Amino acid sequence: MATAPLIPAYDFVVPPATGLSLQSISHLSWIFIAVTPENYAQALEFIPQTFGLFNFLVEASSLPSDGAQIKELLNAGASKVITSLEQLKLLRDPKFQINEDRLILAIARGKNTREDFENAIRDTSLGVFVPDVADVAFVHGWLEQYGTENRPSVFISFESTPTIEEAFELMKVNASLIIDSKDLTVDSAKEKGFLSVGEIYASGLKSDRSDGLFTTLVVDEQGVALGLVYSSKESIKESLKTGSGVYQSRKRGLWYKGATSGATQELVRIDIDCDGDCLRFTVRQKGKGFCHLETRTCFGESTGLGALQATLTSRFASAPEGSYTARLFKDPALLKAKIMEEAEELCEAKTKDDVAWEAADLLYFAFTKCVSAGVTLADVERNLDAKSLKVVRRKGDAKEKWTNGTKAQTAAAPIPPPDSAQKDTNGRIEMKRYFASEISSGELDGILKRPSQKSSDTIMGIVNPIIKAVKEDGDKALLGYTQKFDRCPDLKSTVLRAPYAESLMTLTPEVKAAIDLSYENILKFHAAQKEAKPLEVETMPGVRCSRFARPIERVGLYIPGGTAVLPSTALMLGVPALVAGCKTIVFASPPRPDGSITPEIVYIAHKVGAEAIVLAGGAQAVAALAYGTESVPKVDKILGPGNQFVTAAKMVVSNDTGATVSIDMPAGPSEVLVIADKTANPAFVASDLLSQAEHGVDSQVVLIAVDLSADQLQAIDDELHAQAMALPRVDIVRGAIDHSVTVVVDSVEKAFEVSNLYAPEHLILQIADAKACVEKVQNAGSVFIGQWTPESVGDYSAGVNHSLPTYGYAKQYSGVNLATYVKHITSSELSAEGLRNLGSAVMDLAAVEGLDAHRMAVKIRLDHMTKAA
Ligand SMILES: NC(=O)c1ccc[n+]([C@@H]2O[C@H](COP(=O)([O-])OP(=O)(O)OC[C@H]3O[C@@H](n4cnc5c(N)ncnc54)[C@H](O)[C@@H]3O)[C@@H](O)[C@H]2O)c1
Ligand SMILES: N[C@H](CO)Cc1c[nH]c[nH+]1
Ligand SMILES: [Zn+2]
Repeated sequence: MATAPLIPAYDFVVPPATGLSLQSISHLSWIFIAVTPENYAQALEFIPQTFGLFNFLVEASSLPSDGAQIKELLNAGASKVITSLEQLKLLRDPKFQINEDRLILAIARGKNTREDFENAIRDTSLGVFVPDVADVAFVHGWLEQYGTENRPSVFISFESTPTIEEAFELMKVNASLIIDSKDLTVDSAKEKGFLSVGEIYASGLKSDRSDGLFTTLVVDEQGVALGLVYSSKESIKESLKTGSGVYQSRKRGLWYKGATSGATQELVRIDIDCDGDCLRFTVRQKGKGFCHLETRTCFGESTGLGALQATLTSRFASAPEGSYTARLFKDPALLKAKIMEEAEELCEAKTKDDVAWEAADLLYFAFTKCVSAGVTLADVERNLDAKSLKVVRRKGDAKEKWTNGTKAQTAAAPIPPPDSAQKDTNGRIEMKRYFASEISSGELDGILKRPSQKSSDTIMGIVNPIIKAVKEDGDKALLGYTQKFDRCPDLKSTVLRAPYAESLMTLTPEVKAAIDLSYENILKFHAAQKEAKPLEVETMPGVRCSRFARPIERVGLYIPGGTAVLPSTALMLGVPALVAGCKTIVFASPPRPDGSITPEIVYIAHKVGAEAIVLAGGAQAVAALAYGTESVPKVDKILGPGNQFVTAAKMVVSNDTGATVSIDMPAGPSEVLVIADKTANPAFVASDLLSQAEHGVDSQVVLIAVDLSADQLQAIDDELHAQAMALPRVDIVRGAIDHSVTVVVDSVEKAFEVSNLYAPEHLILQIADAKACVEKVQNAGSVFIGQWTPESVGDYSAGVNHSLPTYGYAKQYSGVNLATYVKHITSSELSAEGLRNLGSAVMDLAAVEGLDAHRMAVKIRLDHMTKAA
């Protein structure tokens, strides 16, 4: 796989505010990411999420040397991984089955000798990575022995921005230059401190033509040649800048393809050939086609699978009523039957002609399915590419139902649980399915495990220094972290104080009305939780005990704002604080990149009387609320959900006696468990599952299917996929569904047993007589009863609170409610008679404990009474 002359280094944890966008980087084919033990988990999410956009060059030399994490990175889709010499030695063990050309050796001069490196590289396809430009000469010297033909590929990383001249000089060693994406623009080479991508890219190419142009092959996403053109430094720059096909006409200069004909091209990526003298532009061709003769390619109309996809896509948009294809699109059962039928016929075909015939039929129906699900040929190919990068292959055995000699099962027959190692990843969004009757309770525990979180060591390693810095440096540290993590470099202030300007809470009438209505319902439900009067009990004559509530005076309410801004959480936390009578209410929420806070949150802060909004998120916001800063008021209790950093920080500060602050509960990634029986509407079930899956890739959803047939299970799966594909957050949903499961059980009793074991944050009952079944609920944050109660009503407007315990903590925690904002104080009041009745018991127990002052406090009074009598 040829690499590019220029590879942008990209910070996937805190994307840089300046320089190349992710989209522009994708045009260059390659991206460099540095993975460390701290960001490893995020890298494992980032790579699959953006797979297909890039080839990943992953620097992993600081990961543990046992090789396990490097293998996971390769499995996730990393094209090449940079390792230390120690890691490399281990990874060469055949048990890892890793191709040498996917590994690159990091040169660390001073740590290993030149002989070590030479021995490691000798006669292999290993590349070398030079992390320090100062070492280029050293490496160049010993690489010379390989001659130019067999020399390993060299990757040079720049700590600081090189000048264009320096970069050109290094190109002479034919290296790929790795340059921080924030130092690159597609625009001007003159801009101070910034380098132009086109300049550098083109200087890494050689032209074999006398006019200095580069021969350029233009292809579609399937690699079908559309035509041949020429590129220059200038046209490459323009193409990257505009994200479209721009070439160099030998007669007319710069040629913006389609500028006059309308047949424009969206640039997908630019690749370079093996010896660096020819380019390949992959584009999405618009309009009639590439050729001036109005055909799709300069070699005529395209054929094969690309043409089939084009035809099916246009039929899907407007198939003639009554046509066979239209019927197929409308009737999933017919399409499924045809796919099964053609697969069987292909298996039975004997002659070459028959095999070709049946395979073509199967592909036709398979693509009909793809097109109806919005899946393109490029998606399928991307999937194949991802699978080809896996180091660990599937065992390859077929499922039992296909190996016992029987024909395809009928729809009504039970479906065996899919083996997770064989899960279908062909673009379909589908939960894994298990049958409770076929697994042990130990296996069930494993299946219902929440997606793994980052190890607490990793999180604490990030969170503790943040807390310490905010505790010690106050606003300065708070501001610094917000600028860094929330990408608002120009933020000047840490707090927004009441009264809030009208201009900061301008809302549409609809949104304002929705907030007002939800506010009223939440207020009503939480006000009803108020204790009417103190509890008073006379435990024995003359001994009166009472308990009364007082609001916690100062509360800090955290409103998440990472993957989605959640004004509804501001309502859920703010309204009960108001009802409870907390004197000081402080909101905290990550600001938007321009430093502002979502107007809905400001409006809610105004409605509940919050005196300030801290413009910060994550551990730094929690620390500021716990200890206070020059501008942030210290609070007595911190409430609110958040990601792992927020939750960990809440735990840390609540354990610090120096902070004297308490917290509500561990409320992490949203989750839902739906119990559905034959009466449930598959579309409703799927919609409820998706409503929580869209929160984040770390969310999990569980379906407990009570005695559903294969058809009913299929109907839910089909709905889930179809509804998911139409969601804007489909990528997040895909991540969440990847670790979500259906468990099929025989009875409602078993369903509740599983649900109580899981202790879900939200429990939805879509079963006959749902209300009567509520008594079976032992562990859950909040229950949603019957088919007309989607979970989202609780998230926003019904009146119940949505800040709830996750991760199984519903076994011991309640969700936020009025009691979360109050503390109870008890009092005792004894009459003389009361003390006479109680005194001897107190004195006897004090004597047992050897605490004489306790005993005397009673005795002195009783003696006094005796004397006075
Ligand atoms: N259980 C509930 O009741 C409930 C209710 C609402 C939301 N939620 C959950 O709350 C969570 C909200 O998470 P979110 O991430 O969207 O928002 P968030 O506000 O909790 O986190 C964003 C903050 O995380 C910090 N951060 C991000 N990456 C970091 C890094 N690498 N190092 C240090 N700090 C970093 C930043 O400071 C950023 O401001 C979701 O999981 C959602 O499901 C739960
Ligand atoms: N379902 C989340 C609680 O787990 C809360 C929420 C806010 N907005 C939408 N949903
Ligand atoms: Zn929600």
